[in-house]
Amino acid sequence: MLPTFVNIGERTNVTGSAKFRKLIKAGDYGTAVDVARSQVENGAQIIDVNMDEGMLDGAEAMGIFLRLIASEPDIARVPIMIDSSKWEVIEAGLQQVQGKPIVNSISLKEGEEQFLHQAKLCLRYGAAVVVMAFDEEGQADTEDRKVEICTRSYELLTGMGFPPEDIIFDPNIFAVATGIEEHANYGVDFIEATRRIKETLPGAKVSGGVSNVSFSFRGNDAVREAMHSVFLYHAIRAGMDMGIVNAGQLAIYDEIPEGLREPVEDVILNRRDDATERLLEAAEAFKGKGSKAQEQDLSWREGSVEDRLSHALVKGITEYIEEDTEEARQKLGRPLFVIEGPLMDGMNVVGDLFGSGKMFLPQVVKSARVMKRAVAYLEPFMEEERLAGGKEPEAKGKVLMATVKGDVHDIGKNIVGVVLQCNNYEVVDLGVMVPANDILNAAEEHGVDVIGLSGLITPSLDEMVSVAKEMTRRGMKQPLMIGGATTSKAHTAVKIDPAYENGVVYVTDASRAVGVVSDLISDERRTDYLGGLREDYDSVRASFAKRQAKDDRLSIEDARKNAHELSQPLPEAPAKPGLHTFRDVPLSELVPYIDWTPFFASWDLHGRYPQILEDDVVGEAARSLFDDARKMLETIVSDASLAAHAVAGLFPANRDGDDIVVWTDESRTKERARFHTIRQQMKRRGDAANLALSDFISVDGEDYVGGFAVTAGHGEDELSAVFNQGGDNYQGIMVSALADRLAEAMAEWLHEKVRRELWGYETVDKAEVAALIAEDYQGIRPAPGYPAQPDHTEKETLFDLLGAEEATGITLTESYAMQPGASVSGLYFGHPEAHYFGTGKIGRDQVADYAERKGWDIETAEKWLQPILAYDT
Ligand SMILES: C[S@@+](CC[C@H](N)C(=O)[O-])C[C@H]1O[C@@H](n2cnc3c(N)ncnc32)[C@H](O)[C@@H]1O
Repeated sequence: MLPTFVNIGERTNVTGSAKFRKLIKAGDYGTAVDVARSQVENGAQIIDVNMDEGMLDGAEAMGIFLRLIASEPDIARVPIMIDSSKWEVIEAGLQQVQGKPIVNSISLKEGEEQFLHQAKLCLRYGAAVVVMAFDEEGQADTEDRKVEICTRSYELLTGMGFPPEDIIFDPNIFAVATGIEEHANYGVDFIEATRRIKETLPGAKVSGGVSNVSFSFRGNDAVREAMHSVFLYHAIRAGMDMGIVNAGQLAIYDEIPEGLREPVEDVILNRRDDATERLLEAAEAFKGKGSKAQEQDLSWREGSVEDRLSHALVKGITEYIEEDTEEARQKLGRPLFVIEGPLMDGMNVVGDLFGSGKMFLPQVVKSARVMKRAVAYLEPFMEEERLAGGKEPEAKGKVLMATVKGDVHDIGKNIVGVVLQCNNYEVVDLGVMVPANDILNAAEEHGVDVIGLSGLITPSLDEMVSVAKEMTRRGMKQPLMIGGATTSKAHTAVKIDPAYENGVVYVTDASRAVGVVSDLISDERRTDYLGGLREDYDSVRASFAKRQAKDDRLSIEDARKNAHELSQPLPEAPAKPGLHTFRDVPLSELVPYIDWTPFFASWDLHGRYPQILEDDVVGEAARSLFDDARKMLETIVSDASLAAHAVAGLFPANRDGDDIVVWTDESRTKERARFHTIRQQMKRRGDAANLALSDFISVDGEDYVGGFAVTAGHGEDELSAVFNQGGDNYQGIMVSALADRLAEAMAEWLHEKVRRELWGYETVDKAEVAALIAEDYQGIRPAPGYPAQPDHTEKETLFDLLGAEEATGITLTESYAMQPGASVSGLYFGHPEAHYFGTGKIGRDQVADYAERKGWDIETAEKWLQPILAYDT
C-alpha cells in the first residue's frame, strides 16, 4: 500500500459490526470505546462512527460515544468521521468532536438546496465532508455518471467557498463477481472515475467502502482479503486517498499466492469474460485460510489468563478484559469463581500495591473501572445462576455513603466509594444533600454494615452530630465513618463520638477508608480497634477540655479597643463602581489561572505542582493523572461543556463597629447592605491587633468594598453522569475535580480584572501566574465560611447585594453551600494592609453581640458559629 493512503476504521459502525451494535444497544459504551481504541492501535487513521439503527436514538448515542472517545487521548488523536444518513445525528456528532471532524455524508440526492444547506453547516463547524456520488436520479454506477455527479458537486461546493481540500468524494464501490453481467465493470468504473476526479477536480480527495467489492465472497476471508488488497493496489495508483477498510483484514499484495492473485486481478479489472467462474474455482482452494484480524504483540498477553487479568487490573487496561473474563469463566466453570478467584486476586494485588504506597488513588480508580467492566460482563451469567438458585458473590460488607443535608460536595465521597468497591465492598451511594432520615432509613433497608458521612462546609459538622444522635435514638448498631474537608479528629472526638456509642471513626483520607472498614467489619478485630480508638479520642477530648479551661480570651470590648488601625492611604475610588456580570466566559481564558496543586491533592497526591510531576514516589501517577486531566480539560474547553458565569460589584462602604456598611451611593446616607464580621478575642502578643475584617475599611473616609460570585459548575453534573453511566467513574470524578479548578481559576481571573480594571488600583506590571496563585498582590477576597469570617450565612447578604443568583445561576442550600459546587464567592478588600487571618475561638460575649447584630437568638448564633465557640454548648 502506498504510504499516503489513509485507513478509515469501520468497526464502530452499528450497521457493519454486530458486536458494536450489541454494545451500543446494551448501553455498554465503555467496551464500545475499546473497539475504537483497538482500531486505532491496528492502524486506523480515521474512525468512522455510525449509529443508524432503527432501535437506537442515533443522535443521543452519537453524542455520548463521541464525547467518551474525545477524552481518550489514544483515540482522540485520529480524526472522527461522523457517519449517518440522518442529518440530526450528524449535527449531534459535530457538537461533540474536537479537532477537525469529517461528515459522512452529503449528496445531491434531495436536490441542490438541501445539499448546499448541509454543506454550509459543515463549513460552519469546519468539517470536511464526504460527498456521495448520488443525485436526484440515483446512485452513480458507471464511470461517466460518477465523474458527472462529483464534478457538479465540486462546482457547487467550491462556488460557495468550501475549501476543495475538505471535499472527499465517495464514487461508490459496488460488488463485483456477482454473476450479473452489468456488475462486472464496477471495479474498473470506480478506479477510472477516481483517476478522472483526481485529474480534473483539484484538491478533492477520493474515498470508498472497500469491503463492498468482495461482497459475493462472504465467508471466504482469504479471497475477500485478496480482493480488497488488489482493488486498493489499483485504486490507490489511480489516486484513491482513503478508504474504509479493516486493516486487520487485508492481505499484503505481494504475498497473495499467484494462484489467487491472478484470478482476483482478472475480476477486479474485468479482464476476461470468464473471470468470475475462474475465481470461484480458485476460491474453493483458499476457503478458511483468511488471516485473523491482527493481534497486538503485547507480551503480557502471553501469560496465563489469571496473570492477564491481574495485569489489566493493575495497569487499568479495559481493552481485553471481556475476552479474558470470558476465558476465565470457561476455564473455571462459573462466573462466581471468576470474581472470587482471579478478579479478587488481581484486586488484592492492587490493594497491596496501594497499601504499600506503590500505587496511588487515580490508578486505583482506573483499576476499579476495569473490575466494573469484568463484573458487568459476568452479570448476565450470574443472573442465569441466580434464577437457578445459585450462590451470590459475597461482598466483604456493605457500606452506605452520603454527603449530608445542605452540602453538595462529593469528590471525596465518590473516590472513597470507588476504592471500597474495588476492594469488594458493596457501596450504597445516596449522593449529596441527603437528610438524616433518608440516610438511616436506607441503612436499615439495605442492612449496611457501616455508614459513611461526608461534608465539606462547617454547617455539615452539625448535621453529622444530628445524624449520630438520631442513630442513638433509633438504637442503631452500625459504626459511623466521618470524612470530608472540614471534618477533623477533634470535632469527631468532641462532638460526634459522644452522640453515638457504637463507634464513630474519623477517616483522614480515601486511602485509609479500606483499612478502617475492614477493621470495623471484622469480628475478630472490631473490639480492639474501637477500644484503641476510644483511648485516642479520650485523649483528644482531654486536651480540648484543658484548652477550654484556660480560656484567657479578651472581652469583646477590650478586643475592639485593640482593633487594627489603617495607616496607609485608602485605595482610590473604583474606576467602574456598581455591578458587573460576565456570562459564558470562554473557559480557555481561565485555564492559565488554574492552580494545579489542589487538583493533585483532591486525588490524594500531595506535593506542589509542577515539582510533583518529577517526584520520585508519586511522579509517575501524577504525570499520568495530569495527562488525563489535560486531555479532559481540552475537551471541556473546546466543547464548552461547562458554563462559567461571574458577577462582581464595587460599592461605597464604611466601617461601623465590627460591621461593614454598604451604601446605596456616594452620598453615603442610605444603607444598601450590612456585612457582619467577627473579631479575634485571643490575647495578642506585642502590638498585634485583634482583627476583624471590618478593620480593613475606613470609618469615615471615602472607602469601598467589593463582592463577587463565580461558578464554572453548570453542566458538571450532566457531564459526569455521561461518564458514570458508561461505568467510568475515573472520568466522572475528573470532571468534578476540573470544574472545581476552573471555578477557583475564575476567582483568580476575576480578582485580577477587578484590581486592574474595575477597581483599577493595580497598575504595576501584570503578575506572573505563580505570584497570582500565591495571592501575592494588594487586596484580598475572603470567603464566608473561611477563617476570617467563619459564618456561612453572610453569603446570603452577599448574594442579595450582587443579585448573584440571577447573574450566575448559583443558589444557596439551607446550609449555605453554593450550588453548583464548583462555585466561589467572597468580599473584596483593596487596602494594602488587608490580609487573611483567622478569628480563632470566640467567647459568649461576642456571640451575644453578634446575635443581636444579626437579629438572631443566641441559639441560632451558636448553631452557625459552632466551630469557633470557645465554650461548650
Ligand atoms: C482556598 S484557596 C483557593 C485558591 C487556590 N489557588 C485554589 O485554586 O484552590 C484561597 C482562597 O480562600 C479564601 N481564604 C483563604 N484564607 C482565608 C481566610 N483566612 N479568611 C477568609 N478567606 C480565606 C480566599 O478566598 C482565598 O482567595
